[in-house]
Amino acid sequence: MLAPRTRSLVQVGWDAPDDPPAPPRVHRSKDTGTPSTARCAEPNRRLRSIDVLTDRVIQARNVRKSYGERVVLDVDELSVEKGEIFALLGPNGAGKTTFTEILEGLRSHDSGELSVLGEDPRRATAAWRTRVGVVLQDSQDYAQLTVREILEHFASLYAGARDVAELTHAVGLHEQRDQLARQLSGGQRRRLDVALGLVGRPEVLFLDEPTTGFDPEVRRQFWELILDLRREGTTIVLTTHYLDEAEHLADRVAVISAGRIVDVDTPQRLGGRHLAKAVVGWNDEHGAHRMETEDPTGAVLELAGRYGGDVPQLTVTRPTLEDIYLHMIGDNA
Ligand SMILES: Nc1ncnc2c1ncn2[C@@H]1O[C@H](COP(=O)(O)OP(=O)(O)OP(=O)(O)O)[C@@H](O)[C@H]1O
Repeated sequence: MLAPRTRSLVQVGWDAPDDPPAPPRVHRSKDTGTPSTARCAEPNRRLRSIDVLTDRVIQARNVRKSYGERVVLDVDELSVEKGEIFALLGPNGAGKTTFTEILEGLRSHDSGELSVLGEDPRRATAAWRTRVGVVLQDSQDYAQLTVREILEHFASLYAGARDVAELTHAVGLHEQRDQLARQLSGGQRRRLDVALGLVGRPEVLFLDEPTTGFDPEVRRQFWELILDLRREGTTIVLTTHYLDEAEHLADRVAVISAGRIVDVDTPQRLGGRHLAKAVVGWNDEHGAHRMETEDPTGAVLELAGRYGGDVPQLTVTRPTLEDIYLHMIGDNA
């Protein structure tokens, strides 16, 4: 089996932790005295002091990070509520990874106030780490182990870990459970990464571009899994370059550009999207027509009257999240 301090631990959150998570308690059946596979969730529960104090899972104020003279992150104010799916969008080099790795305790900020599950990630304890799940951008190398062996190993490090069979079903890897990890396809390895992020039943889960390499069907399946996790109360911070993913999953979206948060809102309201005019388009013998309007219904009724019924090749569109996003990041795109 894997040694508990391998590089792979980064996958579930931590690079060479001082104290790996406590091993699970083994219950003995009253009837037979044999160990049962049920895991005790209670030790994790005991650690949740912040839950009773606040529903804010993440709070950041004036969080700054510089490399040399260059400020790469400068977040004035940001909070994420318990059970929220919060998406971070931004162009390459905007500071998304820097920010999420600060939240995960993998990098430290230079100044400002930051609390994740009630603790400053710079001073994260082993107990805090068991409450946080991390899926990094790059897949890890799992050597000569099968999917099930890897998951069982990491499950054994957590009190209250998820059942491995349930997990392989949930991420669509059940058929591959006895396959060596190195024989998985790119998309399947990514699903294994996600399973490893979930195995410890984290209260907050960080997903960095989780669906890269997924085919459309698996992506949809993965979205359902994420929505199920939210229903269970898991808080999810999702970094993605897929605007449709953010639109489908996120309760709120933050756009980050050149290290600063440009806007935070629901996907429907981001950047004043809900106030943007609709575009009514149609084609007739004179060519293509386009009309911007705040009242598309009225415009369509008026056109229907003008054409005496069907408006030829009628379309009504509003700006997509992508339109708004590209407009917001402007020259930083
Ligand atoms: N260790 C480092 N030393 C110096 N500069 C760094 C370091 N890590 C990140 N940066 C710089 O900080 C800025 C933000 O990088 P970051 O990786 O957070 O961006 P990102 O939004 O995650 O980009 P991508 O979408 O490409 O993953 C970039 O300009 C990058 O060059």
